[in-house]
Amino acid sequence: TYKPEHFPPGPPRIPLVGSLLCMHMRGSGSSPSLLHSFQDAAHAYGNLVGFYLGSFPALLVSDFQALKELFKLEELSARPPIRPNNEWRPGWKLPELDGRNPGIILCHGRYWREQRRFALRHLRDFGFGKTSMEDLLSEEVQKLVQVFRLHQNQPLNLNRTMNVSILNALWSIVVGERFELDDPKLATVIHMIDNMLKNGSPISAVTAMLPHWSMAKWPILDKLSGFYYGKQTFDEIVKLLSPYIEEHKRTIDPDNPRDFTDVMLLEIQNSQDPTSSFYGKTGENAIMNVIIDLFLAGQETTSASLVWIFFYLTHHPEVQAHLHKELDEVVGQDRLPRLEDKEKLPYLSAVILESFRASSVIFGGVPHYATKPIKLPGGCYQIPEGTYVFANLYGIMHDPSHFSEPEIFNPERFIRRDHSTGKMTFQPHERVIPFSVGKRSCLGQSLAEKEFFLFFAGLVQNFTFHPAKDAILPDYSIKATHPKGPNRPAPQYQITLKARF
Ligand code: HEM
Repeated sequence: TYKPEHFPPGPPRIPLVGSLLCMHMRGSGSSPSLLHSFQDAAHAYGNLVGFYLGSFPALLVSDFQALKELFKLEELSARPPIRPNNEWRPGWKLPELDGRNPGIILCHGRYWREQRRFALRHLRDFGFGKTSMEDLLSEEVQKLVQVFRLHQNQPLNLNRTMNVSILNALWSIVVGERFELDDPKLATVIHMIDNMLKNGSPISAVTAMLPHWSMAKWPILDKLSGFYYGKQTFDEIVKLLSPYIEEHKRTIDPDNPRDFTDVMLLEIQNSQDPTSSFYGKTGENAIMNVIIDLFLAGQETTSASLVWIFFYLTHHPEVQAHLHKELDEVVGQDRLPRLEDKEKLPYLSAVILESFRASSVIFGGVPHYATKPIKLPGGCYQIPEGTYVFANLYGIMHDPSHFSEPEIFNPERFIRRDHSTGKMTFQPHERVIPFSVGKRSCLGQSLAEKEFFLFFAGLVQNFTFHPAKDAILPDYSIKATHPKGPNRPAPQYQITLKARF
């Protein structure tokens, strides 16, 4: 029950178990979920909540300014040690990793900085060699429009279709291959990623409760902690990806990189600095881990966000009508929307931002980790070295003092109208932070926003979305979702769509 001096207020700490149980019991949802527990704890204890994740101190930050201040600190840019789950990863024993996780999402220190900078640059450049990423993505949108046309007026589970299409887009950017949308290999990869996110959360509450992390590998405990499932899925992913990387090595043309794998292989070939994470064996090993991270971080997040936006549209036919009018005026019906159209589509931009805000898909961010004791903003509280820090992104984006009626989906909150000319402008809001803030904010943000725009604008230009006949649309408030993992998927719903032309 001991808590360090000046630790922020929060739920009681039970030895070994920590505070999560108390938070779940207080949580307002009918089944335990971290989303509800976080909102309830913020409501009960304030913007800085100190709690215990098993035996580890943890902090929940629900204040935007405090989060901005904290996440720009070097000493809060690390990730928690995730032993033994780092053992899923190929090359986890490399001495320079010192027990940390290779890749990007869960790594820190120099290795992380180098790999992050590289991936950020190449995903932001938005093209490899002669192919623009916009063209790659638009081709995928075109295919999806064709598939949807075949399914008109039939009940459709958007979740599956969207998953497949977004994975295909990411796969072609990273590995340079396209699948037909009904290729069973695509379904297998999606199943693996889904399995990984559901069963193999690398930060396992059960592991955090064990007296020693290595016990999470013991028979029976390995299933409870998720170690078993995570390891199994990782092995399968590595087996699937290895031939692609080998094939790239055999066929690479240094003057014409085809995809992310090629640019990374070239960086590894050209690396002369033995201390670099791109050098030799370390580089060879990094490529597999980085590619896996791009899939884990970029697939489910983007497709779940798209499933949410169509869910909101199905609830709000008046928003669809407004979007159709704007798209018909600016883009017409003879071509798909392009990125350059975006600034002439203020209403569509507002709908996208409102959907990111309302859905808050990564509701608690990805935990950061304090490498030193840190005095918290306001000066009253302090967290010890080794504290896990969670950003309450849902809470910040639903703060009623900045977003009136935050539970209601209302794109008008980001629109300003000039009453004399009737002209509409899009007014973004600094507190809409689905990609988090600071040194570790989402490195795929630029790609995700462009991809999201192209998919959403292309589909909504072509179709109207309705609840499936006789189906009752679930509510979209926080009460309707009880996410089991770190992502907040939309409630299950079935729609029908009709082509507009
Ligand atoms: C709508 C889609 C997406 C959302 C809402 C989202 C959100 C986030 C959030 C909240 C974080 C944690 C930031 C933090 O620790 O403070 C994150 C990290 C990350 N995201 Fe995204 N993301 C999306 C799409 C993507 C895509 C498409 C990619 C790449 C293909 C990507 C790659 C990453 C990576 C590699 C990290 C870890 C960054 C680091 O640890 O330095 N994300 N994302």
